[in-house]
Amino acid sequence: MSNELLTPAEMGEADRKAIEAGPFDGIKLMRNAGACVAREVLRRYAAAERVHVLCGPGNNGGDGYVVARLLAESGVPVSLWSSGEPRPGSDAALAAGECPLRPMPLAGFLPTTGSIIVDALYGAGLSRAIEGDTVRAIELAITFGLPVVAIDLPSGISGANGRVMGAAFRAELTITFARMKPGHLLMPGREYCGEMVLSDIGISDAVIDELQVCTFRNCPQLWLGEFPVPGVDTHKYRRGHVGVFSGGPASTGAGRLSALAAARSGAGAVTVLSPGNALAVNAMHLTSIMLRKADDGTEVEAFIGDRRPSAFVLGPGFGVGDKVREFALAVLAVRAGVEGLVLDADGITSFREEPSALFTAAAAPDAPALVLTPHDGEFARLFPDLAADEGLSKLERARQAAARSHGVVVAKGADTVIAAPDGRAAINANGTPWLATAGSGDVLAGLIAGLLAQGMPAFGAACAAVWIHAEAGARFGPGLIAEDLPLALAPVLRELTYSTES
Ligand SMILES: NC(=O)C1=CN([C@@H]2O[C@H](COP(=O)(O)OP(=O)(O)OC[C@H]3O[C@@H](n4cnc5c(N)ncnc54)[C@H](O)[C@@H]3O)[C@@H](O)[C@H]2O)[C@@H](O)CC1
Ligand SMILES: Nc1ncnc2c1ncn2[C@@H]1O[C@H](COP(=O)(O)OP(=O)(O)O)[C@@H](O)[C@H]1O
Ligand SMILES: [K+]
Repeated sequence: MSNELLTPAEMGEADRKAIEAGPFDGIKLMRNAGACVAREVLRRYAAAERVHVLCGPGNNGGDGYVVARLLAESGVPVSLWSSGEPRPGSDAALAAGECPLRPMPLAGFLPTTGSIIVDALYGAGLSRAIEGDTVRAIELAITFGLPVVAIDLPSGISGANGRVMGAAFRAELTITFARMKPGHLLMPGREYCGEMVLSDIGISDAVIDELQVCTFRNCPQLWLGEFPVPGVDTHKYRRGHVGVFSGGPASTGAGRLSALAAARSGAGAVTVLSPGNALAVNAMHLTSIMLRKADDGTEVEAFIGDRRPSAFVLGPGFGVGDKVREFALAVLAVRAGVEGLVLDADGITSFREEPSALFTAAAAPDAPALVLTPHDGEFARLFPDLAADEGLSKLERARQAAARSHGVVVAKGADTVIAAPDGRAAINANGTPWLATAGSGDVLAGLIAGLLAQGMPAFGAACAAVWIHAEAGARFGPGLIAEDLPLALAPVLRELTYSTES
């Protein structure tokens, strides 16, 4: 796999292990890294009148000295600026020694229009907020409107959590090595990185495997092996049956959006479970999706006994209150046949006073899998202490929430994080702001339930649904409303299904 995400500490460990294992020692890895960057600069910025290479005191600066040398050897006018001498004997000092250009102090940095900047000040080793000459250089890049190519990370962005430490370059292009870091995908880091290029510098997959990383970039590679594809001899009852709880007569649309998405995902049957007083309005809007009255726990249990549903969605448009808790706990108490419960929106908010009741039910042996899909506001209602802890990244928050709740947590937003109770986590990055429209989360909840109903394990189902939902939204683009999404899922599902056959 190449979709593992390495923290800066893990990346340092990978560098060390790779150097130990050979064939490349530190300076050779650095030359490889610099060569990748120089190649991209030559290919993309052939018209640049001058390249300003800004080098820091660590190995990120070392990469910069390699780039400066290679560009100069290719005949590109290069100006070299340094914020501090490399430590004597370090790989960066060797790289600086091999570079024929003498660096000027960063304090005197003055770019010219028509030039570009290669940012080799700080990468994985950023340890505190940047200040002084680096901040000035960032301001000058903005004033002159110069394209910035960042090596590994834009200086000022934390590789661990994507935060801006003091200030940061806004790169047009960021070239990183071996594996991406969480800070490349978590906001606002992702925005500061611009286009991302992942380069192979000779660190083998075996070295990465040794680290036993459990954080991933969310992409089909992560879950395609579990993706449900119907066999030729299947029938609708084998393709899973999703129950979606509807809200009252004035708020039935959200549940129907979930139901439609569950059906599009390939579930063989979908039933909307409606309060008696909303049956008529639901009936007016449903065709292939079934409808059944469910006003209390007994009716829910009767539905489970009669129709053997394999997954549920509870929350969209449902209203906050006791009934959510009753229904959620009834579903989580089933011991066979129900694969999972997706708790969204009001379903999450209803447990704000007593989250432990939910978490205990989810922890019981053989309980259906719980998938929670909070946006930031809902997350803070269920996990107020984690939300308030500014020391935690979104990744760490979601991971701790999953461990505490015994459920898969889908912490939504531009950088949706999916975390499992066993510690695995994935960060999603193929979304689009066009998804920020009412009802789009209801579609996501239905899609997760549809995949769960077809037997996909909960973490994979949640990751797959988030990616497919984002992909469908991004392809649709401007004009998207939630009603468009269930149908927009179809081409994405089609491509994924065909790709499992090749
Ligand atoms: N041999 C290797 O280990 C390789 C390292 N690589 C490069 O090495 C980088 C990591 O190198 P390092 O661990 O040396 O880290 P960096 O070069 O990112 O930064 C560390 C240096 O910057 C200083 N520093 C950190 N934050 C600062 C701040 N806010 N203000 C002022 N100074 C600050 C530190 O004291 C240290 O001197 C990667 O990002 C990558 O570019 C690549 O060349 C691949 C091979
Ligand atoms: N800026 C964004 N970029 C990508 N995806 C986004 C963005 N804003 C929202 N989304 C996605 O849109 C969906 C919105 O869900 P939610 O907030 O629950 O809305 P609703 O309750 O109206 O359905 C989530 O899947 C979320 O990740
Ligand atoms: K950098």
